[in-house]
Amino acid sequence: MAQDEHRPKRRKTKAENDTSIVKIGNKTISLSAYLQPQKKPLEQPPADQQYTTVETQPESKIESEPPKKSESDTRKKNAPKQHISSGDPSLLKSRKALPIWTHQNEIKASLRDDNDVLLIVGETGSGKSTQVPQFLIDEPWCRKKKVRVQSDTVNVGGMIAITQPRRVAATTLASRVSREIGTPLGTSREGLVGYSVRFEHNIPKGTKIKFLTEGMLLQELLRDPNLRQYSAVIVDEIHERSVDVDLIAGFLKQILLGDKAGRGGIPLKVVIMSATADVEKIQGFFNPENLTSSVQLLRIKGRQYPVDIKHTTKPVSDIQEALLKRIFDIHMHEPLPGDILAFLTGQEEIEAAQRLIEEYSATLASDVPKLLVCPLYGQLSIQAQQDAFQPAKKGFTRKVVLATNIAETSVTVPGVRYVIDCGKAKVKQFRSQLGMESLLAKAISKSSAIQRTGRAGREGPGKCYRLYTSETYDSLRDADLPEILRNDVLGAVLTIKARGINNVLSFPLMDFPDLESVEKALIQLHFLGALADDGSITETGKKLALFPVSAPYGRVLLAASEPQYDCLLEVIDIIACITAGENIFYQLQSEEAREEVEEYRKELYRREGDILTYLTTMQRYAAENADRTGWCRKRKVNTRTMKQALNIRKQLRGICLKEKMLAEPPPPDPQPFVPMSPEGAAQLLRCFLRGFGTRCALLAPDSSYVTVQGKHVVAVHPSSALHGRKRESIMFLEHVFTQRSYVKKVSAVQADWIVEVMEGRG
Ligand SMILES: Nc1ncnc2c1ncn2[C@@H]1O[C@H](COP(=O)(O)OP(=O)(O)OP(=O)(O)O)[C@@H](O)[C@H]1O
Repeated sequence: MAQDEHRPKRRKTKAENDTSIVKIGNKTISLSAYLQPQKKPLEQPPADQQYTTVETQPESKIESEPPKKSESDTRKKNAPKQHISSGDPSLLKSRKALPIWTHQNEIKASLRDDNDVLLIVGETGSGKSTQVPQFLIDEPWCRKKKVRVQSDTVNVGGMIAITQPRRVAATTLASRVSREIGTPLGTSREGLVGYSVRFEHNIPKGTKIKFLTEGMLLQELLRDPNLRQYSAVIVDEIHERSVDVDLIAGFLKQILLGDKAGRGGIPLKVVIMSATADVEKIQGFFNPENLTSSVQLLRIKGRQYPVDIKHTTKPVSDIQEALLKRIFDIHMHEPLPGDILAFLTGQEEIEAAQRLIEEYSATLASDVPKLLVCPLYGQLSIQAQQDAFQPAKKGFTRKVVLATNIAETSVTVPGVRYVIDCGKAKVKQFRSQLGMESLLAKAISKSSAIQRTGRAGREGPGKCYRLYTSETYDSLRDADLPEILRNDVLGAVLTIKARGINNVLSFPLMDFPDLESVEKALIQLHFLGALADDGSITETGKKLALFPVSAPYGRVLLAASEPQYDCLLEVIDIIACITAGENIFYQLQSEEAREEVEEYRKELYRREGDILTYLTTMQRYAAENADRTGWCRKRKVNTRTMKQALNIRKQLRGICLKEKMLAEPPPPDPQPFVPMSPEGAAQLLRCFLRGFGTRCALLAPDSSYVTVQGKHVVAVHPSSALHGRKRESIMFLEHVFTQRSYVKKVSAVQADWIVEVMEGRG
């Protein structure tokens, strides 16, 4: 009984539902307005007194420079010819309704002749990401051509690359556009549309439009500095200003201003797109003489469907409570279909909200639709992320997607009519003096708020509930600080150096990071052996830049293939587990659950810490022949992460074979599990020090850990196998500041190993 009071498990009767105060977890919420059983629960709601409507449908009209025309003129003149015969007819109708549709001739004209750069600023949902590549693929300049480059005959062009800040956007857009164009992905080996994201590529034969993450295009740029396979590169969502997109802009500028000899004289067309771009900055950047007229600008107004934006009238003190109220208010009053997309700050907040929503929705009356909660954050595996994009399998169900800002730009979550924006996001900030990242929730920018709003109104009229006042919105800064000014620039400096640019300061960047961060990156790269004493890139550095993992992990892979360490397969297993997405171990909420699972997990834990624990888990998992899912369930190991880890393992093994770091293909699974000896474990940890020697801490007399570099006090994160244990010295793979300065993925090492590696004797 006592348990029932706090944690309602059974479905309540209608009479019980009459209560206006409910307890969800430790929250007490009044739902009096909508908890009464309703005769027609899904009728239109009464006007909500707490919110004010500030925006309705923006009309569809064009503002282009030059020259400006009236909407009707433009529509008539630009009305496209029926040239897409192969596209899916059922989707053609909705494509034609997009505001960008009537501008396709104008977009094409902007890139003909000597015009190579076009900037498109169009509202969210106007059709930029899905339509622009389709408009351009039939252009004469987009054909593949055979040309002479020095004494060789090479192919140049034929494809369009379109970059996305996040893999979820790249994969979902590729899937959508492939259906629109009539060659759906996954149905044939041939097709016009493909995608490439880290550790996952789907490029059918004949691909002409390739969606790819910014990181993937950078990798391609290192292999082919002239981007010969492309006729055009479309840089989408430039306003996000990730480090990678800033680098891409720099490389594209070099190609545009170069002599094109590497492309046999054929120009590369560049299209920059966003709903909220800093137009002057981009025009100024791509135009060396600051003659802004040479970068064509096209503004597209209007989105397909209207979105009502509603702010709270008073500041909200408890975001979680306000979020739950809003979700259940929508659920009880708004008709189906109409899914909800809520933006929260991070994984923890999403998991907490999911628990509360599921707990409470289980108590709803049977005539109220079911609620299906789908989390969506970066650490989830690709497969788990895709679930949020699938319609609910059962009927009479409303989907609630709880997302971080990974769903903020470019994506369309089918079915969503309502967006709830908490107004905050966790922002990564690198403190170069401390060599540490912080991840704290901060107020978003206006640009982010506009993007979040844009996720509604994509398939029908929508509503966006902002859990903050309009005054708060007015006080938000216009855009976020570019990532290059607040993040670790190690990868960026390595990429620039690997591209053969020795003087990093001469590389064209829209914003230049502070010199201290660059210096720190140079020192770190020197420690990794990526830079010689004179600062030039080494062979090791070139290899590190091409690995699909960060430079320290790449360095560990290279070291592991040296005879001195000889542990490459083990290192691949560990890196695969770490980069697969979510933590392989589920965090257990109750003491009871912990006790039950610890019994099974005992065989996985190693006293040396997390690295060896990852290895044991991967090896035991791969050795399991009968029922891997059941094996994971018992140990509360995340099956999806393990599956993804196996996929990454396969790819890393392939790369190492290609690079001749592995002499022969490893034996197939399942192999019998053989625990690593303590001597083998010591060698493995010393190998990791080659990448992470600068991330170590010593046990101080007062039992705290103090970092070797910088002398900062750090605590071992509760998720680590070494939490609460004392070791002489530790190596950590991550250092984050959340509530306090935490180190994660921790292993016990010996102090003299650290000295060895720092002195270059390791
Ligand atoms: N995966 C999808 N499923 C269903 N509809 C989609 C999908 N992707 C796009 N659409 C439809 O195409 C429209 C245009 O989307 P598109 O991504 O091209 O717009 P956009 O201008 O690039 O928007 P944003 O700036 O928000 O990325 C959407 O509003 C939606 O109606």
